[in-house]
Amino acid sequence: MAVPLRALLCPTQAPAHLLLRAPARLCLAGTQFQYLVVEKKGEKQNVGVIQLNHPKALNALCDGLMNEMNQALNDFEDDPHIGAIVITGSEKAFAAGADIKGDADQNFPGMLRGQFPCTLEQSLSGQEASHSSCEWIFSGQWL
Ligand SMILES: C[C@@H](CO)C(=O)SCCNC(=O)CCNC(=O)[C@H](O)C(C)(C)COP(=O)(O)OP(=O)(O)OC[C@H]1O[C@@H](n2cnc3c(N)ncnc32)[C@H](O)[C@@H]1OP(=O)(O)O
Repeated sequence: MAVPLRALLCPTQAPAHLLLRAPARLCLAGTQFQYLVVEKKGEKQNVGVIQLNHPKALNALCDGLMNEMNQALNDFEDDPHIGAIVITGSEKAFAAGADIKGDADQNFPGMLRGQFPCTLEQSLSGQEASHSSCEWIFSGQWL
């Protein structure tokens, strides 16, 4: 099922659980993230779990988080052992949407017009037509 990422980023359109497909590549180990907790889980360590970790702002999608998300997704996609990627939030929130405090070069109307800073979207858009071997699972609830 191909779902535009913009739909995932819009609280009014995004369902709680969505699947996207992406091709597999190689995983870089030992990356430290400020806004994410990234782990491999499962009996076969073949599930990549990305937990949003920006608690002070209810996991708002600031530039730093989005850049790290892009990196983590690319790392998992590059890992031939990863068969699924789960993106999840925290107990209180999946994400409070765009960072309306932190993104100095963004404003709310601009975001709504589709200018959301999204390297992740660029990453996904080139992959929708690719052969897929990896499931993307978004888990959580928008506020
Ligand atoms: C790109 C487009 C797609 O369509 C968008 O994403 S638009 C959506 C943008 N998001 C929002 O407008 C949500 C704004 N946040 C809220 O309305 C509320 O915070 C809430 C989600 C309803 C939760 O309310 P609650 O009372 O439970 O929590 P607080 O309001 O006290 O928030 C705690 C803490 O987080 C900061 N924060 C919340 N949301 C954001 C955000 N989107 N960006 C940056 N920071 C956010 C909030 O300011 C508080 O921080 P503090 O003042 O304590 O330093």
